[in-house]
Amino acid sequence: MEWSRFHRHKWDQATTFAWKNFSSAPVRRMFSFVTVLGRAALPEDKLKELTELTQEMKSSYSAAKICRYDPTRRRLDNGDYDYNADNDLDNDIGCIPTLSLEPHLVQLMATSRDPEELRYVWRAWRDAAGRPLRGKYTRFVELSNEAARLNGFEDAGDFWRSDYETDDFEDIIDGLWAELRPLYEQLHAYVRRKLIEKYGDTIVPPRGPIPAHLLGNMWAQTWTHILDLTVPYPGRPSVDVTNTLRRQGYSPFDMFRLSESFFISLGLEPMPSTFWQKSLLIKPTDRDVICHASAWDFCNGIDYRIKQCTQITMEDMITAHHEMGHIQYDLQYRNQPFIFRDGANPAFHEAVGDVLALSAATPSHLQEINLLANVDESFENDINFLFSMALDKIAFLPFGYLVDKWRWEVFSGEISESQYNSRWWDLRVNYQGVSAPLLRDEDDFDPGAKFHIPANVPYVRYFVSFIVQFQFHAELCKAAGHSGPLHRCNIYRSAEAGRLLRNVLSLGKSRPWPEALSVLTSGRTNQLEAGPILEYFEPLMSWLESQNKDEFIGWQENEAIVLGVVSSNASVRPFSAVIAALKSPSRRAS
Ligand SMILES: C[C@H](N[C@H](C(=O)O)[C@@H]1CCCN1C(=O)[C@@H](N)CC(=O)O)C(=O)N1CCC[C@H]1C(=O)O
Ligand SMILES: [Zn+2]
Repeated sequence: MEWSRFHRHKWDQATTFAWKNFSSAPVRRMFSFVTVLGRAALPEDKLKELTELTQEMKSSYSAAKICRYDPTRRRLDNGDYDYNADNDLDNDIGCIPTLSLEPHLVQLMATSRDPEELRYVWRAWRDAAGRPLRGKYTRFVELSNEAARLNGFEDAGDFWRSDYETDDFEDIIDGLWAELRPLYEQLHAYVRRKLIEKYGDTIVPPRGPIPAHLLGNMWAQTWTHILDLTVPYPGRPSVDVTNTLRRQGYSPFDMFRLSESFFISLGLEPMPSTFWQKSLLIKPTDRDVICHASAWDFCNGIDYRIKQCTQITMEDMITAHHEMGHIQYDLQYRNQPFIFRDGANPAFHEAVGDVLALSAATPSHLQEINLLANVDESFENDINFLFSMALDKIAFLPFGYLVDKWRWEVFSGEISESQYNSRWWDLRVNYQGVSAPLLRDEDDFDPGAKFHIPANVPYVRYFVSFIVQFQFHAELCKAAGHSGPLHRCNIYRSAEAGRLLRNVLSLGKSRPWPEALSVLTSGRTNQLEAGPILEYFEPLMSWLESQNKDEFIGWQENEAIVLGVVSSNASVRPFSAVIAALKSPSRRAS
């Protein structure tokens, strides 16, 4: 008997979703994951195109290099750097792009205090890394959305958010950001004041967004490298132990051993021997590699590796902890069924290493491992330490939030190709209070100058991690028997903290993450909460509010100071800040 389409459809329905009626919850959970094929759901030719596009974007980003800053180069009549001189690179002798992001541009953005040089590096990197991706990104979005829809999702953003297994995820993170924004604004106002003292108010607007190139980082995502310009009580032992690491002759290998020793002190797993044999911890000189630090699980219970072009800096020591946290999580759930060998949600995976670093970075721990001398727990030292932690953990929050806010809007079609760059800067000004130091237009593609966009790695996981890691820290500190302020807690050598952490991490993705949170908090909560991070920074918040009492808190978009040459073909969006700047007397003739 020829089955009617109707009967065939009903059979397909019944068999395709039969697993939804299985009695075993874990088996139902397994099927719910294994039936999501991801981009493999695409037809062969489109899957090939998408894979090639991703590879092209990652290689382009990782090979991008720029020329050295040349202060003697032709200047404009008002003395400003003539960016258009870059355009005749080919016949501009001596300009061979030799500087790569790691380590050169990371170092320059962290250490240069010349606004001109910073602005040159900031722009040249975006010309080299972001612009070339613009044309590929739209096709990439189309194919990503097609794959998502074949898996039953609205678009790629909907697919990514499904990792959090809740349908009000955007409301949850909006709520968390609303709770944390006041602290961010206090930090922003204080840092802006300090940058005005350093660079003057013709470069840094007292009531406007902070120009992005002055914050010590290529994306202004963390501000730890301008601690020297902003530290509340100067002249005290610096919690940035970079110089001590170098003086004591630390190698990259030593830094990873130091991180491993912290995990072992909690009773967690040492790195397998293959890790030390097969990881790449130093930038090779014979070939281009993707230097952006990463951790890899080769899914055989033996082979786990980190790739990091490690520099001897405190930042890279913290990153080493971050990457090793991924490996530790991989090791903790390696006995789970394959489909459950993942983080309870992506933010948990990002939080593991950072939780240990919260203890490892404390002055008392740094003193215990001889990286810091004569630490006294005075009020001023406390504030200096909390301030340096805020330059990392609080400064990061709006950036961690806006990268996927932009991407979700691109995937959903709210942002069309003609708005890629202006919407990016709208979000950067509105959420981060950071502005482009010079004119941007729709030939630029500034989001593409951040690794995770060409690498197609979701980003909101870091925003959530920076919050949930303080929930972890608070609970592990309780387990370790810590008393006193949360920011002074160090769980080093606590078997109790290690046991609790192991109980959470060994679950992998076998249970919904609220259940993992419930294990962590002994049933006190199963939700993401801003309480612990606000508790940790409470002493700093009060101090900042007293310091900022005469300060303008927040920023007005039209106060932005944007230098720029309105290039002939620029389809510059009527960015009110830009118009204000173009009218301002200091602007030079284009
Ligand atoms: C330096 C860190 N590199 C990522 C990470 O470790 O998360 C790398 C690249 C993208 C994914 N990834 C992995 O290693 C994954 N394979 C890990 C896993 O999923 O197991 C990174 O990008 N960070 C850290 C703080 C904020 C952010 C940034 O630097 O902007
Ligand atoms: Zn990570």
